Amino acid sequence: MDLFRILGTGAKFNKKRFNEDIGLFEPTSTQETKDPDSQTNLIQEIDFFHNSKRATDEVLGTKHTKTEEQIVNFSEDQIAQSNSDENEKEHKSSFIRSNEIAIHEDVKVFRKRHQIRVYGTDIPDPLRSFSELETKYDFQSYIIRNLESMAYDQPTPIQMQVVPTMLHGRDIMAMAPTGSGKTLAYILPILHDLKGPEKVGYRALIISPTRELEQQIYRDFKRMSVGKSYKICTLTRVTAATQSQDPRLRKKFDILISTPLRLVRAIQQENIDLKNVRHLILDEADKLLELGFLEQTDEIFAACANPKLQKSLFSATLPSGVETLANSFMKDPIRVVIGLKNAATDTIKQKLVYVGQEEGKLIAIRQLIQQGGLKPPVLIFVQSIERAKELFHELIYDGINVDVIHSERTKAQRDAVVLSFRQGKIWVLISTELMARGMDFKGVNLVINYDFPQSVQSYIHRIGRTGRAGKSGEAVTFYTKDDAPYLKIIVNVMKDSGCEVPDWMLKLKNPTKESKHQLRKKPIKRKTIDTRSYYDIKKIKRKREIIEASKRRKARKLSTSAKEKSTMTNEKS
Ligand SMILES: Nc1ncnc2c1ncn2[C@@H]1O[C@H](COP(=O)(O)OP(=O)(O)OP(=O)(O)O)[C@@H](O)[C@H]1O
Repeated sequence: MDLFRILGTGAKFNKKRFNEDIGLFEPTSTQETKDPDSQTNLIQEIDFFHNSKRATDEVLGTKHTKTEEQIVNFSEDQIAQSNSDENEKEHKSSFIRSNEIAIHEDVKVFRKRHQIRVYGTDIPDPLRSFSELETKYDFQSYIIRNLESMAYDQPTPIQMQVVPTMLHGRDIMAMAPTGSGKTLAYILPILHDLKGPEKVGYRALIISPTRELEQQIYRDFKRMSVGKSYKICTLTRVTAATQSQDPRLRKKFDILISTPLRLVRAIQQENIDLKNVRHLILDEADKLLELGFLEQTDEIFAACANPKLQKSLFSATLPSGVETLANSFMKDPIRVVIGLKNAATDTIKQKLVYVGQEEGKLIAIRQLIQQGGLKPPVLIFVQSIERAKELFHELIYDGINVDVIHSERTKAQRDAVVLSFRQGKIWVLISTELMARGMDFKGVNLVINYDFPQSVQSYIHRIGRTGRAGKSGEAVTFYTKDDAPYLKIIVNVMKDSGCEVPDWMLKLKNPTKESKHQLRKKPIKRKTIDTRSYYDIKKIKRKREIIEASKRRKARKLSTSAKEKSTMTNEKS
């Protein structure tokens, strides 16, 4: 599959026209239909899945998501009351009809109560409780035991709709807020479908944009598969060498979790066989379908050659361009949206703090410390590795129990930092975008956007490290004069998730598409994070320059004398 070609097609998508329609559609689609004609037209027009007839039926309630067991529970006695065959037939079908309608209404009410919106054809009914996994889907007892041991009483809304959809073998695009249990939503149907270990090679493949998230997903799979000896691995744990040495070894694994780059390398070196993969999951799908990753994702798709491949996309954010792209390589997908699209979780108290100039940020953090507002664990996001290091050096001198994580640290260091933060040994963790997506740290109280995020998606994912699994949390975003033109991006998210926003902020202008694009490509240039005086910094800089110049002089001298020596030797000979 050539995702670049598809992306090119996506670029022609008439967003201007569609955006307006999508805007109209999104907020009203959870409501019951008032004007069937206009809604039919609208649905046909936006037709994400090119099947407007059936999608329309679904929303209008004229077609039912039926399964056999739903429609047969009428009483035979009631039907037998009819004397003639004709009457009986008529009676039976009208009873089935009314029963179907009642069930369908019930499903609609249930979805509405849990803010589940679905789009597509023949959508399976949602799961109402974990006990249905046993009674309706015949799940093996080890999975039920593991759910109990994790103390998961009820499925979350995304799990309610995704689990049955995947169990029915359907491709899926799932959007649900950060911390709402998307990982378990795909782990459950995969484990059930695989039935048990088999020595035929990988049958499920999960792609994650970062190594840290890959390790976390691995851990979640391990937890849910206790009692079954599945071979689950990440490419870090199973080296490419092990894979290539013995073809029999390749066959022993069932589930693979990997980052794109590592996997593509293994595919290119023919160390890995993905022909048996039945389940392909893109976790943080919008990231994996961005330009930086797209080429690799494309190559992975090409390597998963099983005709029965089921594709599933998960994220808290899926911009419409990405949806269009995804839609072109999925087969009759079902789209599930929980709550508002591209919104933040309502359990997070969001705040914007004006700090004037760059220097104001450190002052604000120190004030927070003094006022006892820095309740650990705290995550602080900055826009670059350089700035992560700088802030770390500042905060460590304040005597804070702080550490830093970014891609320049070694794998061992990164693993150690993540573990220490999980265990509460580190109170404040400074990070680049590396920790922004997917990481599930229990009980993060506060997220600080030290540097303004470069996109709305980045904002939603960063702050989503707090307020997870129904817990409350706080997110503070610092902004300077330079960030002000982009403020409305965040104001919109705050408003949509029910946070208080002052009137003047609501009246701000939205940044243009072009300026948002620029910001996404390149962060705002910022002054070094440093509290030393201008004079001190200049002195240090001068000293550094003198040392560098002296080094250069020495190097020059050495090379000249070496040259002279060699000329002399040549002359002698
Ligand atoms: N049914 C459930 N009941 C209670 N807790 C749950 C349930 N399902 C998942 N969780 C917990 O919710 C937390 C968040 O889950 P998860 O990491 O899957 O969120 P997510 O939706 O993938 O978030 P993100 O978008 O940030 O990746 C985890 O700690 C997980 O253990």
